[in-house]
Amino acid sequence: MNESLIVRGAALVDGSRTDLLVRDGVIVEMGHALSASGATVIDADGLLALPGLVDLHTHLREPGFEQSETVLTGSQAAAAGGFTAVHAMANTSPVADTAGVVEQVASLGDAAGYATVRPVGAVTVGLRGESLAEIRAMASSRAAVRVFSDDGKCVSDALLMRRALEYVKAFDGVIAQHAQEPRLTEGAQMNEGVVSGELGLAGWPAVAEEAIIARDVLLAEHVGSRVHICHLSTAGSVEVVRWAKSRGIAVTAEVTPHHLLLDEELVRSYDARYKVNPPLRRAEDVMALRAGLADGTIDIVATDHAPHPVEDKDCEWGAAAFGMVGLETALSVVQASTVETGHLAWTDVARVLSSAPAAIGRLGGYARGVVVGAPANITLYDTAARSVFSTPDLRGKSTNSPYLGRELPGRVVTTIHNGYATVLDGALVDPETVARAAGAHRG
Ligand SMILES: NC(=O)N[C@@H](CC(=O)O)C(=O)O
Ligand SMILES: [Zn+2]
Ligand SMILES: [Zn+2]
Repeated sequence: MNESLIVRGAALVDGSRTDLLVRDGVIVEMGHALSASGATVIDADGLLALPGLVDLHTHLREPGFEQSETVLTGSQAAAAGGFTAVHAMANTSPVADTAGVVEQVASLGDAAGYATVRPVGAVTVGLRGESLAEIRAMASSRAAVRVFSDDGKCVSDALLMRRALEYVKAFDGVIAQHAQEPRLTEGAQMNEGVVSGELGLAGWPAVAEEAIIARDVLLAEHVGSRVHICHLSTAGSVEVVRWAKSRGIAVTAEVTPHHLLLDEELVRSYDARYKVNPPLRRAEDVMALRAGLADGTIDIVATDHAPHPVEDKDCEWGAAAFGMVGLETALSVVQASTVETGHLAWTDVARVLSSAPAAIGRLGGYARGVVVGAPANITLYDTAARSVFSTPDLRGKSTNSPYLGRELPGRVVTTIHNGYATVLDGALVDPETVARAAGAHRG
C-alpha cells in the first residue's frame, strides 16, 4: 500500500500554516506547496488541524447493550466528533474483566476501523467490588490493557483499591477511579444543595466524591503507583487533586465537557437528559473545574459518552438512567466553555483532548501531535462555524444528548485516522471503505 494524502493549507495550533503529506499512515512531510503524484488532496483552508482526539472514557456498550450502542456505532460517533482513539469502559455484559472480553472489544474496533479502540479492563470481577479481576491477563493479552476501572461503580473497598494499585504498578498501568462513596449516595438523584432541597430530590453530596479522591491519592502515594480520577465534578475535588499534585503524588484527573458547561439549575426542568453520574453541580463548581483545567490541576477532558435507549431516558426523573452521549459534541462544548471564555488556548485543547489522555493511556505515537514522523491522526476543525445541534448530528445509536436544540460553536470537517479519512466534509465515510482502509493499514 502506498496511499498518500495531502492536507492543504491547515492552521496548526500554534497559528502557523502548513501543508501535510501523509503516506502509509504517517505524516512524512510538512511545509508549503507540497506535492506528491497520485495523492488525494484535502483542502483545509481556514481549518484548524488538531491532533486526532483521544477519549479516555467512552461507553461503547458492546457486548451486551447493543440496543444503546455498538463498537461500530460508537466509533462512528467518535470519528464524527474528531476522535481517532477511544478507551472503551468495562461496564458491558459480560463485564470486560477477562482477556477474552477485552480482546473481543479490541477486535471489533479494529474491524470497524473508525478509531483505535482500547478496552479498559475491570478492576474487580463483575464490577462487584469483591475480588480482583484478571488484571495481569488483560494487560498481557493482545488488547494490552493499561487502564483499569470499575466505572459506573466505585472501588469502595480500600484494601481492594490498594491491591489493584500494587498490581498495575508492575506494568505501568493505571487505576481510573469512579469516585463515589456508595453509602453517602444511596438513592441520590442530583447534587445535594439548595436546588435538591427545593425540588425534593435526594441529594448527592460533594463529600461523597471528595472523600474517595482524598483516600485514593493517599493510597497511590503509599503504594507508589498511578491513579486517575474519572469525571471530577466539584470545586473541592479540584482542591484535593491540587494538594496531591503539590505533594508529588502520581495522580491525573479528568473533567467531562458537560461538567464544564452545564449546572444543576437545568435539573429544574426535570428533563432526564440532564441526569448524569456524577450529577451536574453548582455554577461555582463549573467555574472551579474550568480554572483547574486551565492551571493544569485537571489533566484532560474525557467525554464519559454514556448512551441509553429512549425508554430509559424518556421517563420521570427518578426512574431514568444516569448518563449522556458526548462524543459528537465534546470539541464544541470545550470550545464554548474554555476557549471562548479565555481559559484555554488551542494548544491547550490539543493537550487536554489528545496528547495528555494518550499519555495516561500509554498510547505511544498518539502523544506526539501533528509532527513529521507521527501517525497521521488529524482532526480538521472549523472554529468559526456555529450551528444549532440537532438529532441528525448524532452518529451513535442513542439520542440522550443534553445539547439538542442548543447553539454550539465549531464543526468537525474531516477526521483522519492512521492516514485514511473516517469523516470527510462533515459526513462519515461509508463503513466498507473505512474497514478496507483499516485492513490495508494493518497490512
Ligand atoms: N456517567 C453516567 O452517568 N453513566 C455511566 C456510568 C459512569 O460513568 O459512571 C454509564 O455507564 O451509563
Ligand atoms: Zn463514572
Ligand atoms: Zn463513565
